[in-house]
Amino acid sequence: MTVRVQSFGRRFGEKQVLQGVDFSVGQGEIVSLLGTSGCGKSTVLRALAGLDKDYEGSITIEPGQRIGFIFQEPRLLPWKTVLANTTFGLKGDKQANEEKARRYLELVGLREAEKLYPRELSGGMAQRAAIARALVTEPDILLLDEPFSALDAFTKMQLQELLLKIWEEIRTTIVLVTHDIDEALYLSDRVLLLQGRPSTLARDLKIALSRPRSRGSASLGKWKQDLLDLLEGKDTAYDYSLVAEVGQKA
Ligand SMILES: Nc1ncnc2c1ncn2[C@@H]1O[C@H](COP(=O)(O)OP(=O)(O)OP(=O)(O)O)[C@@H](O)[C@H]1O
Repeated sequence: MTVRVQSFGRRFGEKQVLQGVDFSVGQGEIVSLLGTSGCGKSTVLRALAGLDKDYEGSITIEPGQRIGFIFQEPRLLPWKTVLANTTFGLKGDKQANEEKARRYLELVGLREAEKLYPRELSGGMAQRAAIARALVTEPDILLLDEPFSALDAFTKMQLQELLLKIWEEIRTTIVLVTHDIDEALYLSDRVLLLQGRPSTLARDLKIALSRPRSRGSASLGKWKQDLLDLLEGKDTAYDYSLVAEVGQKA
């Protein structure tokens, strides 16, 4: 296991936001943390990134794993070009860094835009640049906090495809925070649903579907209904074995 989270909890003042959360993420897996606003998804991600240490329980990350973080907004430096934003923070030889940055700009479809400044980019392009900036550090684990939620529906789908393309190529481990059920189901190997007050892990759902997936597949629709039922407080005791079987053929 690359990441192991045990008995994880987090309290802010009097408010216990998360409690008793246990999960693991395997090497190269895509795992989504799904839940309604305020359930604590970002809190878990921040702790995984090492940005927050004041949690209960334990987080174990395999030694030597490099972590990359992608936020909801691109957070580019406005006075630097796309290329300079991508190499920003890299140490060592400038030319070698730029060559490396260009490889990742190519991967995210921004090779032609390297001389542009953030104000000259569309929202989707800016987020692509943020993805390149994270990838250039060659992370083993990529943490994404609602990375596509500020984008229009079409751009969002394009970037979801891009994320899968990147994953196919570099097989990095991905933990994605989202409140979008369709996004979680379409992208993930597993969907972890956080729910309750305090939030606990209400589901660890394995999405046994090969890729490329069909966004409209019947299996995804059934899982979506199950997750919606759970979010609405109806536990339907779903027959997962049946869905997995149907899923393989979808
Ligand atoms: N630094 C903080 N101080 C106090 N309360 C906090 C802090 N960080 C988070 N919280 C609270 O913890 C809860 C969970 O926050 P978090 O941002 O993790 O939720 P989320 O599921 O990511 O929500 P969203 O989808 O809206 O981003 C919220 O009630 C929030 O107000």
